[in-house]
Amino acid sequence: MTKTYQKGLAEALALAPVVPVMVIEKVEDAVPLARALVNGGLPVLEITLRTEKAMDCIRAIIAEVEGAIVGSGTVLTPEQLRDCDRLGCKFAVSPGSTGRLLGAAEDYDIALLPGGVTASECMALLEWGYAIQKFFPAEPAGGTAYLSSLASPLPQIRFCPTGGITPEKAVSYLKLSNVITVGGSWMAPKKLVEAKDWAGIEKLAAEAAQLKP
Ligand SMILES: O=C[C@H](O)COP(=O)(O)O
Ligand SMILES: CC(=O)C(=O)O
Repeated sequence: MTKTYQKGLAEALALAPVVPVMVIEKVEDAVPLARALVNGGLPVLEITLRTEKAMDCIRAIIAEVEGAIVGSGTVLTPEQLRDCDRLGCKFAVSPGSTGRLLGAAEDYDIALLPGGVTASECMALLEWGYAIQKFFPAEPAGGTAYLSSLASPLPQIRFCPTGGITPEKAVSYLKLSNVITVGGSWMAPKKLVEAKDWAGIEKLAAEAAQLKP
């Protein structure tokens, strides 16, 4: 069977200007946090695998949060990709890309969003079949000036920049022809999560959902 690369990913990422990138420590926080983000207007969620309980958090959100389009983040290995596919994630994000990860992705249906920064990395990903790529770490790597320069020779690639993006900077990224959406964690700050201030997070999410180029 021929593989369809990044099935449904463009449509999902186009649903909102921002994808919240989350590092969730406690499973009990996963569902209320995700609900606050979805209710605020950010339905596409990236839960990173940087915590011990990340998989449990993803499972709970998929089961309980209506309207959430759940993806995993910080997917570094073929085994993690397999587990996210089995769990029912709609997509999996990697900060970069390796031959092992891309090779493994050939066997799974889950839409992979791999990271590319240099022209060579981005071209290599295109050769593999990935026209939508993560741009990480966006701000330290060169920000909007760098990303807009890639659009001239590589207009067929669309990016989800992530890393150091604020609401103000997000607007500048969204203006670029090669940006489909931006990733960020500012709408779910650690302090508000620790305080279980879901209303506060919903408000920040609602502001983020209104961002326009
Ligand atoms: O490593 C990426 C972060 O999880 C998302 O970036 P940020 O916290 O700079 O918004
Ligand atoms: C940076 C990012 O998006 C990731 O860890 O997957």
